[in-house]
Amino acid sequence: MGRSLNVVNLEKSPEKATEKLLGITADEIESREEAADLAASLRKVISYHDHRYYVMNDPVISDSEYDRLFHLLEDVEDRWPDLVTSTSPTQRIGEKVSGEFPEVDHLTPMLSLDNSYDLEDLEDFDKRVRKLIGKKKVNYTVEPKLDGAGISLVYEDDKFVRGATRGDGRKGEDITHNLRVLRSIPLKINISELGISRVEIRGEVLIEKQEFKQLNKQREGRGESLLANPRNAAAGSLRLQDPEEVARRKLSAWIYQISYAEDAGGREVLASQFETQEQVIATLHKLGFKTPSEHLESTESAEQLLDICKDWEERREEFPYEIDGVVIKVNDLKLYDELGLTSHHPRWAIAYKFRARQATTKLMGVHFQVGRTGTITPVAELDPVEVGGVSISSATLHNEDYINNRDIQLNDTVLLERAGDVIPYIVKPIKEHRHGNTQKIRFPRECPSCGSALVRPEGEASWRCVNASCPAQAKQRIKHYVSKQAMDIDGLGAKIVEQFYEKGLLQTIPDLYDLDYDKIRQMEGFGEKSVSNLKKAVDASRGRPIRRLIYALSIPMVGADTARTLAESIECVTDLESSSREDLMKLNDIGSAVAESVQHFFDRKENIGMIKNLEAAGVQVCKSKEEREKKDTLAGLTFVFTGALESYTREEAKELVERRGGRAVGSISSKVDYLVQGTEPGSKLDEARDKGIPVIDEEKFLELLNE
Ligand SMILES: NC(=O)c1ccc[n+]([C@@H]2O[C@H](COP(=O)([O-])OP(=O)(O)OC[C@H]3O[C@@H](n4cnc5c(N)ncnc54)[C@H](O)[C@@H]3O)[C@@H](O)[C@H]2O)c1
Ligand SMILES: [Zn+2]
Repeated sequence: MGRSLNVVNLEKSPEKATEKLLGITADEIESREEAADLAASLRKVISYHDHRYYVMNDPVISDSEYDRLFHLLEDVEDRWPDLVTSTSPTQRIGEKVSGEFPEVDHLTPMLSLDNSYDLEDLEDFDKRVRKLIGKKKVNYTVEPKLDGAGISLVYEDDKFVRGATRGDGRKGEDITHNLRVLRSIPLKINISELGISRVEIRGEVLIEKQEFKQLNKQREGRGESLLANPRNAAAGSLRLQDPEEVARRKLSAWIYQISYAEDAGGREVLASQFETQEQVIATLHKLGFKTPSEHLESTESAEQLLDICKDWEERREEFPYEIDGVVIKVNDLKLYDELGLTSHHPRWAIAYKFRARQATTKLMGVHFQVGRTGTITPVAELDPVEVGGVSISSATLHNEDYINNRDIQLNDTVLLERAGDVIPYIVKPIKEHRHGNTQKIRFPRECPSCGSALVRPEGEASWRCVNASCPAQAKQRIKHYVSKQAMDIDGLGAKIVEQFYEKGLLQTIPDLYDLDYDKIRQMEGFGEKSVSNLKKAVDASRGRPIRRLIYALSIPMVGADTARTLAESIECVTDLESSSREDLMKLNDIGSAVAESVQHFFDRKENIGMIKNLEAAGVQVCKSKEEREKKDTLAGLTFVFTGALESYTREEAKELVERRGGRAVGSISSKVDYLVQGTEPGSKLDEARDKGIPVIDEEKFLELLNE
């Protein structure tokens, strides 16, 4: 391979060694000697990263980079099998028991999964399986790969007696006390009915996305540090020493495997009680566990396997929890023994991993953005890097504490994450990469737009510009007011708002209803058509439901959900002027901070003046008759969406459905009442038609919703 690894001192700088190793491929190796050298280096470096990841909970490379190193070692060991050592990471589980909890032996080894980022490898997997068992066709199940922390549960005589982490695969940590507080883990299951008196069950503890958002919102409100991502938060929470705190973390357990079962006489009965993985999942579901049953599919065709994997990767955001891939398992349990295990993973399963959502890159600079309520947000300027197929050049740094707590500095190499609909953010700096050229980030004390002194209210994480006529804030408020989720004025993008603002056409929100269209007509880029469309869009916004108006007003701490709650409690927006703090706090999910913020907003003359001006311009500030009457319009109905709608993202549409008493699910089953055809019709359309499920378009959906 023409370059020696010896120059890199592994002990001194595992990061440098990592960088170097990441640039190597197995076919560059020319001799056995080189291979031995490379394998030894890889083992050391992988052990180092295992320690950072499993023990310190503080990885310094992204998962896909780790997997590249791991696969390189596998490749080398494949070509030179005599180089394999029993302590090689390919021969064991990298996680170790920490000593903070008592150790317990698993009833059967709890291993990892073979994995690949390459769909073609699935075809090889299928070929391998068929060859090993000498069959033409094999049936496989396809399950979501839940991105949480693995757990093992033991039930004896129907009672939950022990819960453990995976540990090193043989021994785990006894975390029974922490698992007992999870509502999704039944303390009693009726399994003796199946002739089973002792059973070991496997699954994953995670925090669902919605819960995770809520949890961080609460933590932010209490001034606590934010949890970086659901996976780390779940793994960390399981290891807390205080079960009450564990209970507050909103963890849930999802179960996907029975690994061992015996009858009253101590005889192993798993394979005689269950034929297939599908049956296992169905039984677990019936026993009261949360299972991925809603997303379980099965197929014999390798081609279809690939299709499902591709489809799920595209629809990754629809799952209520984070998934980092798809797990493919042989469906017939009788084949498990025949296929067997390596010391690292079973041969009857493989994980297809989705494209990475993390990457490392360089922090080139930081600028400070003024939000619509005056909040100052530091924004990282990055050396552009591709994450999950999108090039990212900026990311949020949240606030000053976020930067200081993580000690993020200019010129740092940083770990970046972009997960679905979340704004890309910096997870942390990789301090091991610092070479004395980094610089502390200086947080401004004056507003970058208007220059007035910033304040940081007690108990808040952010600095604010409190100048009521700060131009940056005014522009942001207008942009928010016209946005889709708010008053939805089409044709007024961020750039145009800026342009109108600079030209003096649009300084405040009520100006929207008094635009000088003659002037606009003469501006570059505007024609008769666009002006008339703009007029129409402005007109249409006058009749929006008041919850959207409340949201559109940019009241600090009032998001779309809170706006809806507020709207439900009043007739006219101006009623909020006289709502007392106590009144407000009686409402769902409204705490003292939000109540105070609402009061503060309605105490200010200029805000009341603005609402009066809007009313005078014909904007509906009181509920219409229809708005008053509509409630659970979708009660009992279940929807599937294919792609986003014109006016809502898929997330928003689902939320709407749930608020109207309906349900939105990710895949088609007999329970589904309507398929809503969005922007990506895809294969679901045919599936729905096959099953006789009505397909409706957006207009019809909105009608049902009674928007
Ligand atoms: N960034 C780093 O430095 C670093 C270091 C070590 C490990 N890692 C990451 O961790 C991975 C290794 O961890 P791992 O051994 O847990 O492997 P893994 O996370 O790739 O997959 C195995 C695990 O998936 C879980 N799982 C989820 N859904 C499942 C389902 N439906 N059926 C069966 N199992 C399911 C199980 O807990 C199983 O043990 C690496 O591939 C890498 O991505 C990263
Ligand atoms: Zn300002």
